[in-house]
Amino acid sequence: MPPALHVKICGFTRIEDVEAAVSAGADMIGLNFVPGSSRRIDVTLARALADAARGRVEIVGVVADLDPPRIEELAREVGLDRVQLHGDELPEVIDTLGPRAFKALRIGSAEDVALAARYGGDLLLVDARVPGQKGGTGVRVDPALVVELARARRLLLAGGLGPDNVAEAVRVVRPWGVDVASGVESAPGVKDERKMRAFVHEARRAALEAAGAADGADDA
Ligand SMILES: O=C(O)c1ccccc1N[C@@H]1O[C@H](COP(=O)(O)O)[C@@H](O)[C@H]1O
Repeated sequence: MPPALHVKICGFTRIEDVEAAVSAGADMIGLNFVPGSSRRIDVTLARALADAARGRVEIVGVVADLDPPRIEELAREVGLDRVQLHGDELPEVIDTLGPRAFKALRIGSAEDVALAARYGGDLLLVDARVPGQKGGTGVRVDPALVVELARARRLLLAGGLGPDNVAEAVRVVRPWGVDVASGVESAPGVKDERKMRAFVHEARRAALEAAGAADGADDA
């Protein structure tokens, strides 16, 4: 049976943090290749981190505005299972790359949500829109904007989540999965094992409770 909720933890720079994320129960780890990000790593380190995680969790490469051939090359070099397009990529890029790619939409308004219909792919990630920044901001998405979208698509909810607020976000939005970068760190790119464990625990607990509540309502 698939897990009640998929958990992605993003922005690793250290092998020990990857090990801790796997043992905390994450389903996906994100490796960041976005210029300017404090979590950006080079291909050599990415390969070492991916090698440590392969077969135990899915390995996601986070990129922004790279050409599809370069994304495919990066995926091969590192051994990525999926790529997260976190820039201003057009819908055609997903079509070119196929089901391993998914778009990260920055959401600040209903107009941003409407763009989702243009993007195919197996998954869709929503993050907060923060002017001048691509992601990893620690800013939350307004749940009311994405509740409907979570009914229609496999939605990976990101943006400002952490151990203290992920349960409420899961209860309200009921996403396919949740994603966190800054909310489980002690410093940019340095993960905190206790925060990762608490995040996974709180997220899954809320998803199980929400599923139980929905079953109860069906039985009534
Ligand atoms: O984490 C980053 O530094 C980053 C930089 C550029 C694009 C995406 C980035 N990370 C993604 O941002 C979201 C939310 O992060 P946070 O939890 O609010 O810190 C998440 O999807 C990361 O994959």
